[in-house]
Amino acid sequence: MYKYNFLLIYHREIIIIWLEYATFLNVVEVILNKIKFLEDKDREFLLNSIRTVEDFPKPGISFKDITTLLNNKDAFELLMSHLEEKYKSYNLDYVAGIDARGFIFGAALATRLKIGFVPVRKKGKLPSTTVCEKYELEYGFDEVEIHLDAFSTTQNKRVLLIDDLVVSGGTAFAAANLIKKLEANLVEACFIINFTILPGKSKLEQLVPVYSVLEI
Ligand SMILES: O=P(O)(O)OC[C@H]1O[C@H](OP(=O)(O)OP(=O)(O)O)[C@H](O)[C@@H]1O
Ligand SMILES: Nc1ncnc2[nH]cnc12
Repeated sequence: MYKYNFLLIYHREIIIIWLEYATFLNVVEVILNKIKFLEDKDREFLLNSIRTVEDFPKPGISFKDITTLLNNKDAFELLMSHLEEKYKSYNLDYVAGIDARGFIFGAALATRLKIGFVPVRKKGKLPSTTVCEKYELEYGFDEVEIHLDAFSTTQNKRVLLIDDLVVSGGTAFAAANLIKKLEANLVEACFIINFTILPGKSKLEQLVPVYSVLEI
């Protein structure tokens, strides 16, 4: 009986400490969930941080300019924390980013996940032996290539492909084919923006699971 006397004396303090601890745990849980699953207002915030420039680079093109997201530190941090939370359990070996805007998000994510980054470059930029794939753009044609030894010598390395946006899906389709040619395990393709007006995402889904943060 004597040894439980402190419970009687300090019961108010104990209840207060317990309530504060429960509130703290609740706050931590809310923060973690917020990072993992973007709320509508976060998506809205990210969408609003991207500038639209009409008729660039050609008349009729509604250009989504992600530089305004990048120079907004809160938007960039929100996006990268979300991607880190999502992909940290995927057990990835590499993030492969598509030239040029995919390099920004891909390299930032790779360092957060503490894994390697592989550039999928436009033709003629990589110095060592490459494999190459041609594709059609929303406005023209291009070719991408990747170093033959990009994913080290062992097969089945777990790779995430990333780019800023998927429109026709041509660029990402070519990049995905390159990664598969190198016998790596392409786990998912990730885009910051999916243009829902074109079937690029669903075309790509025939090849690999696709995740897009924002739908336009
Ligand atoms: O789904 P798609 O129709 O293939 O289009 C999407 C691609 O187009 C853009 O790159 P772009 O070729 O304009 O090159 P850049 O990043 O060097 O500007 C964008 O960054 C994607 O890579
Ligand atoms: N509409 C668009 N905005 C930004 N980048 C693009 N690449 C291809 N189409 C694009």
